[in-house]
Amino acid sequence: MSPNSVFHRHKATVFVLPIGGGRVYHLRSPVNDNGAADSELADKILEAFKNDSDLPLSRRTFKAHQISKFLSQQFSFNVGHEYRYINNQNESTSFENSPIPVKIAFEHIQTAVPALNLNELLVLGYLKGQKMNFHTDDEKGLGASVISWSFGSSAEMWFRERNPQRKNEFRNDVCSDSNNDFDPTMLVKAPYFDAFESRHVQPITPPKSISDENQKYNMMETFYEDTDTDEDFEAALILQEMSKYSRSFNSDTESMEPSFHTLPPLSMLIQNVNKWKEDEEKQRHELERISQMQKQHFLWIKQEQDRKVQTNWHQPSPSIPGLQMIQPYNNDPLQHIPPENNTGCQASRPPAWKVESPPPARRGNSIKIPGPCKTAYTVKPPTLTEPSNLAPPLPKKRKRSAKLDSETAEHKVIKRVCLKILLKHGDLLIMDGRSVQKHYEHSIQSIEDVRFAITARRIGEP
Ligand SMILES: O=C(O)CCC(=O)C(=O)O
Repeated sequence: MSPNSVFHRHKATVFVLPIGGGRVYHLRSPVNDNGAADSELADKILEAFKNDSDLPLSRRTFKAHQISKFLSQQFSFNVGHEYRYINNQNESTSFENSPIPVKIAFEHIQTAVPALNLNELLVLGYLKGQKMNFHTDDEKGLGASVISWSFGSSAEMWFRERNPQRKNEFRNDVCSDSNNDFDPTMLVKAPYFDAFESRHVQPITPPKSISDENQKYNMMETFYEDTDTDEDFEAALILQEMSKYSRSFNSDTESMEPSFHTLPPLSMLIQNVNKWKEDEEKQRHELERISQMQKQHFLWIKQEQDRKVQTNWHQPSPSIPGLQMIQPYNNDPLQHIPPENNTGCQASRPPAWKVESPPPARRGNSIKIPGPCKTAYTVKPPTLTEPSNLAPPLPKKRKRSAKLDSETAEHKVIKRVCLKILLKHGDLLIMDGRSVQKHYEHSIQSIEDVRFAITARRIGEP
């Protein structure tokens, strides 16, 4: 790295990850004598990002969510080689046509690590609190190193093991981690670094004294914000709903307009932040209201489920308004079952119900109730007290797998959480080694205000 590089005065910490030996380099932006960031170029790029209204930063649909059109929280656009993360949009700007701040940033990253032959940039924008969930950059043909340069708000970056169930499988798999073209050890040991630290990452473990279940769970929540628990799934659904209700800013009429797939580019949001916040606030209230209604609805299903299991089908007495029996069991439907097949479970078999007015057309409007004889029957809920044409239905909740339930919170925490890094304006992060992607996944969240990042990769043959 040339001493003229903007990174040459950065302090560096290298984290050696326990599995696979991959490394994460954190090159911190220099600070001046007053402790303030001394990052002239990063400041300029940040300003340019904030003010450039032509930046095509917008929320994209994930490849994996083509049907639901689930939008990513963060804003992005791609430059150079296509990248799977957003290549379903068939969008990638050429380097020649990329916005000036992006060109400048790329030039500097290239100069710092020319051997990497980077050919792809993902430019990202995050509003306060927005995050990229746990994922790996496991693009086919991805080079050994991924670089990310941060601008604006600080962000927390987390690394955790990819799959605890397959941990042992990976243990003996010592993958070749070295990138022949790039020796990051040289990079961080280079004399222009003010300081160099190296750490072997230890998994974060909860204190041994935790006995209280709730405390354990709180802890798990903190570490596992993105796991597939029901709560997280619900949060994801709410976000999905929000995407549907979000509006985009129409620059011709200067007003926010409802939109489903597109959201305003980040630059417009920044410039019209008050209007947007007001609008989001209204949407949030609306969503809360919808969510309350849906909770009532689920509660009803649950109550009905409990009631059915307890009710003797011989004396059905619908206590829920709106329900009536459609098949009164004047005759015991099981009476013709040969005695050897009649296990005696019929006493708890419920009758079928129907709703006075048809339920709204929504997914999940019926529920299978397992009876004591492992028979499942369908119970329909009543119509919602308020017609919910405002919100599309929530899909059925995903079930927590039995496997996960059987693990203790402690077990999970110890196994999966590994490393947390605070990235500040001007910092550079390098994930070096394919094993970083193979064994770990990472997540990032902007914690203060608007944050931009430029991530750079080599995709395809060098
Ligand atoms: O925002 C960042 O700094 C990192 C983004 C990231 O994780 C990625 O592009 O894979």
